[in-house]
Amino acid sequence: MHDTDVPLIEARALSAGYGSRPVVRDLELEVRPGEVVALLGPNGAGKTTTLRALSGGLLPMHGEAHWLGEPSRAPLHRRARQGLAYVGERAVFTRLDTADNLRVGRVTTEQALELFPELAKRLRTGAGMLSGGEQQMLSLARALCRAPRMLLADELSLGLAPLVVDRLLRAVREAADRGMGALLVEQHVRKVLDIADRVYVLHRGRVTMTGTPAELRADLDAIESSYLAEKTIHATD
Ligand SMILES: Nc1ncnc2c1ncn2[C@@H]1O[C@H](COP(=O)(O)OP(=O)(O)OP(=O)(O)O)[C@@H](O)[C@H]1O
Repeated sequence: MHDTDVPLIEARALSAGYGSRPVVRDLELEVRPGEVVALLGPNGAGKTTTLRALSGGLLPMHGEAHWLGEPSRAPLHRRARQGLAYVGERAVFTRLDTADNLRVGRVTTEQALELFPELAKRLRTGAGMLSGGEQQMLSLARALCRAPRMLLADELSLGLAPLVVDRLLRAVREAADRGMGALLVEQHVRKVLDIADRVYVLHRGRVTMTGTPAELRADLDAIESSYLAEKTIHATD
């Protein structure tokens, strides 16, 4: 069992943004060990800004971002040493091959291939030559094989084929079942609802809905039509 009493990450009345302009306001959000939490919302709602503020990449303007139960202003690299992993879109070194990307990430090829055997044929391929899905498997292998306490992932599956999306999300779910917490910004709404424990919907910088996937499914059409772009709806069908 995991110690689920203490959230790994929390936003408490958190406002954050750029210059003097807050982009997200009064956020109340938390992720506990073993939980997969989805952060949904339309383009420009402030999802990436939320991840940055929770990772130490952006300091709060008001309120607090907690890490491991304490208010923290520590930068991402320090939190990374304490078990925070942040995966953005295509977070690979394109000039290095797959094996060297793993080595730089201090992950053995054995660990990575256990997670994603698909990469076996690609170890000596330059990461810039991998498909989008393979690049994201590599990014996720680098993050998950170091057994982080908490994963923040921004659009892990942007533009990828449905089967690859399933594959990536399943790997996150399995890591959470072993105790990791995960906060996922995802465009594949229906797919992420299949693996998430809880969901927050962000609209114009504020949380407008929160609940379990079962609770939100009844409102899914409303969420999609009022918050999400048409292309998102059809991409997940
Ligand atoms: N570095 C920055 N400097 C100034 N404004 C920014 C910066 N990054 C983002 N913004 C602004 O903050 C707002 C929210 O952006 P953010 O990327 O957090 O939204 P998002 O929900 O992740 O959107 P998307 O789904 O399109 O990635 C947008 O209006 C954007 O223009």
